Amino acid sequence: MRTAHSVETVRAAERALMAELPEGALMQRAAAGLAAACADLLPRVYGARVVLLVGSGDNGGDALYAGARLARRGAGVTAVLLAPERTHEGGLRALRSAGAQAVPVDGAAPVVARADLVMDGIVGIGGKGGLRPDAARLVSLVRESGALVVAVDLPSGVEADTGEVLGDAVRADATVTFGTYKPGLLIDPALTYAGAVRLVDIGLSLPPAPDLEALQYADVAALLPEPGASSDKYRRGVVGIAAGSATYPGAAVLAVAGALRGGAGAVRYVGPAADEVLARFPEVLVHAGPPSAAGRVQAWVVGPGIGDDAARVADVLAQDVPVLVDADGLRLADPSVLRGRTAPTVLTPHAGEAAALLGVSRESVESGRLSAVRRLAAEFSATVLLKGSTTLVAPAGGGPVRVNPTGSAWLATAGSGDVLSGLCGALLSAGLGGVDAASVGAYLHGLAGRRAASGAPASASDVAGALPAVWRDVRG
Ligand SMILES: NC(=O)C1=CN([C@@H]2O[C@H](COP(=O)(O)OP(=O)(O)OC[C@H]3O[C@@H](n4cnc5c(N)ncnc54)[C@H](OP(=O)(O)O)[C@@H]3O)[C@@H](O)[C@H]2O)[C@@H](O)CC1
Ligand SMILES: [K+]
Repeated sequence: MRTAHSVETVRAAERALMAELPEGALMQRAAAGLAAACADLLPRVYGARVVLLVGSGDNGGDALYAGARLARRGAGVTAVLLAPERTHEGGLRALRSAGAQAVPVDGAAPVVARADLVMDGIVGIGGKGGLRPDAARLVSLVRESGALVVAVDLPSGVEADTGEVLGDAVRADATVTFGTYKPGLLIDPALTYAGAVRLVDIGLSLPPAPDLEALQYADVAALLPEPGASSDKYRRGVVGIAAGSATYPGAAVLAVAGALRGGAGAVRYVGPAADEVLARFPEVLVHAGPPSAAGRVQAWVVGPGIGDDAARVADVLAQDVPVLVDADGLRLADPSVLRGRTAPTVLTPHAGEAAALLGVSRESVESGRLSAVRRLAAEFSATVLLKGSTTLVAPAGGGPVRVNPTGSAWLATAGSGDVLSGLCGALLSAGLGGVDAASVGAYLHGLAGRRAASGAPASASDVAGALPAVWRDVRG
């Protein structure tokens, strides 16, 4: 599991550790890791032209000490000081005694233009609001230069705790972060500014529950349901799909396609697209009448392509088994019924649907995805999967939010969400909890999207078709 902690948590851990260590020791650990990462990125350190962008805080201090280390290895290092009177004193002394020079911000243009590598030490976790004008001007100089950009702790201009980007921010090729990931390094839009992230261990002891976590291959493999020798179809889980309409039969077919690849023992379908479903998947059990009369089901998926059939949604929500609500179902579900359910509920909105549920603009959801997903989970007492290029999953009762690391732009294709809802529903029916079902589903779905596309457009059917291979890869 990859984990991220909030600024407040990092600060507390730093204070505790600093109390035990000699003055400056923590910054030396950070600077050593930073210098080593820069050295790895440069073809050679000796003779390389390195420019440090140095703000007035300790983030600038890290850059100065790391720059001093590179200067001692023969790099030509120049520090651009944003606030010469408030620059980290020890860092500046170390830089000068290593033979490097410092210039004020007015002198930045020619040195940045010739740089091989720019180290961004403008601000780290102490940054507040968008970058100030001087810093923003430096960022545009960096953008125009062809230099490699390494962000110190996080790219300046991104919000560490939320992943928001308020105005200009540094676009880094790599970010060297200290102690733990910061939430912004795992969430878009900030994530897209960070480049490849390298974590430097500085010895912090952090609380076991992070603010954010990302499943890795091995975590997913451990969570995948596996049939035992005594499993019959009921023990493996029966998933019910209440989806599709005369206008949108395809949504039903795609949700069923996802469900069949999700490890359930059987899939029941209820709705007007039974002929289309059976024509594609003869193994599905189809039922006329309301979902509640369909027989034993361990988890339901309701909503994809369901049109205005509020009665089908209400019937599903009244059943005391896990229910995943997607698409039209999110619009049709009665919020008080959602809140009153005792069995797990999973909601899977995209940003527009999330905005409608919260009564805010789509833009505010897009720019503050982490707070939006947490608010939805709290307001509807449900696990919420917020779709996007980094899909987020928030637990109903608060706690770490899971961020999906396998997203792919290829998944932004019609019907791909229907496949995801069926897949997550099947995982719920196989006994996974809401957060595990949603995050494992998103992980597999992302990998399947990449595999199906592998560089060319893929359809939602292709994504569903790639799921078995992805499942085998993860398990293998
Ligand atoms: N603590 C530790 O043990 C360790 C900490 N470490 C390092 O310290 C970093 C945190 O350092 P920090 O707390 O000094 O804050 P930092 O990120 O440098 O920024 C504050 C300065 O920036 C300024 N500023 C603020 N907003 C701004 C904006 N929008 N645009 C422009 N400027 C802005 C603000 O100015 P002011 O508001 O005071 O005028 C203030 O002077 C952390 O990320 C890690 O790199 C590592 O060495 C490991 C050990
Ligand atoms: K920075």
